[in-house]
Amino acid sequence: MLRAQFGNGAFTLFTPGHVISERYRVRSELGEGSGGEVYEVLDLQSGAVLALKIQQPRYLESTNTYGLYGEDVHHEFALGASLGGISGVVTPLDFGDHLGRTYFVMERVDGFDLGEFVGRSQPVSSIRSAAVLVQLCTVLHQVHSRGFVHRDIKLENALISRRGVVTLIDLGSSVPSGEVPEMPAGTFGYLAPEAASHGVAETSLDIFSAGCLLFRMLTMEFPFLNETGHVMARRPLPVDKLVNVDPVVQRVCVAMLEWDPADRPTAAEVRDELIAVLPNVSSPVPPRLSHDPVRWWWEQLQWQEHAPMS
Ligand SMILES: Nc1ncnc2c1ncn2[C@@H]1O[C@H](COP(=O)(O)OP(=O)(O)OP(=O)(O)O)[C@@H](O)[C@H]1O
Repeated sequence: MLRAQFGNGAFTLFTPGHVISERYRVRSELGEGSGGEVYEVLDLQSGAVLALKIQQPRYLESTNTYGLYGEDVHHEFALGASLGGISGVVTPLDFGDHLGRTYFVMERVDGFDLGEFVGRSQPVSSIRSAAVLVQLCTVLHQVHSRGFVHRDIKLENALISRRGVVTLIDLGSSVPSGEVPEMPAGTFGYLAPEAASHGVAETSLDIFSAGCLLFRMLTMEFPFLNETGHVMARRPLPVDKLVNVDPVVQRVCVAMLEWDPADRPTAAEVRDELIAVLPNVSSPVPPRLSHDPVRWWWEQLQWQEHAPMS
């Protein structure tokens, strides 16, 4: 298999200039995860700059696992296409095979993932965290309303543009809600306790994971992660870490992290509670925010762009 090396030292499939399927010219690597490598590409037909996610080679790969990973990429493309039209979910555009690897092409989101965003802000203020969660839960509400559970909500699976607009990516683990998935999914630190029993996938799984994401933004820590990386047993939420957090944001975060899935709010409820925390964009930014980078962001962010929930 073709292997090449980028300037950052990581081994990746392609270097800039490589042309995929005689159509997509690689410009740079955007990121990689367990499922695939993502490149910024130039579409030689349309001239558009897009993102291309391609199945990653793996150690100890067999014909069987090779086929399965290819199916994952196809599943992500198909699901993304069926969720098309949801603002805040990345739109897949094309699907194909190159050098025996399955890939799909999608819109390229300008910005960086929330992991990087949190790394820069350390930790994120209540208002900025609420602004991110309002958008994420607006998208999640629509994904849930269409009958799907994302199953891998985490900082790295949400991109934020320089204007503060949040986009949800990596639909590869999503399954219809109410079904028992064939494969477990999720990321340690964000997994709901009931995920360990591999039962029916419910939308409340995503709420718990989004609660972990919010807790991480606010505190830089995972709420329940133990030393081995597993959520092993019920234990109290370390609420003392949230003392400096806005009381509404704190209450919502605690509710999202309820151990019993039935006690967690829906995505629409989270969104509606947190939107009250945000300054009214039609009024001037309060002077106390003048040195907060959120002001710069806020002035450019049009909340009106986000359709109200039904
Ligand atoms: N449409 C896009 N536009 C810009 N960057 C993207 C896009 N899609 C993915 N990326 C970048 O590539 C990284 C990896 O993408 P993604 O999470 O889809 O891969 P993955 O292999 O499925 O990851 P995981 O380990 O979560 O399974 C993202 O964190 C993001 O930085």
